Amino acid sequence: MRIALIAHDKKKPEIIQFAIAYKYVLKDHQLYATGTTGKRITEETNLPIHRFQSGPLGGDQQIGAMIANNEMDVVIFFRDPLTAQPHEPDVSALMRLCDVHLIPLATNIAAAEIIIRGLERGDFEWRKTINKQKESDK
Ligand SMILES: O=C(CO)COP(=O)(O)O
Repeated sequence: MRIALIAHDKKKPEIIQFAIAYKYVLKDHQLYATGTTGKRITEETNLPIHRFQSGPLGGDQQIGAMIANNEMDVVIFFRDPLTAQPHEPDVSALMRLCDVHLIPLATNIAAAEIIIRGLERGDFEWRKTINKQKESDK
């Protein structure tokens, strides 16, 4: 599965803890992240991560483009609901695209744990069927 990892600044310690705790699951997947989140997670875990721009510079939109192209299977996005973000429209657009394309989206650690355990059990195999279907429709 292709997984996007994103966290706003105040949530970065949480996503790092999450990545350390679930490294044993994440290592078997293709990982993508916005700039600073990806850098911090790689530094702490050594997981290989494809890094996009930092969020405020367009990283959320780059991940959104992957979703629109059916190139992303899961989004884990630890949002900070208590701090205004200069790129709030990009954040909303990314979450909207997850809903448009039925991409599982966790916006906090409680939901992310459910998703990651589902990944571990193979609950997301339905994504592979959809991906195959979409490829053959092209
Ligand atoms: O702002 C972000 C998501 O909206 C995250 O960007 P960084 O990972 O570059 O901090």
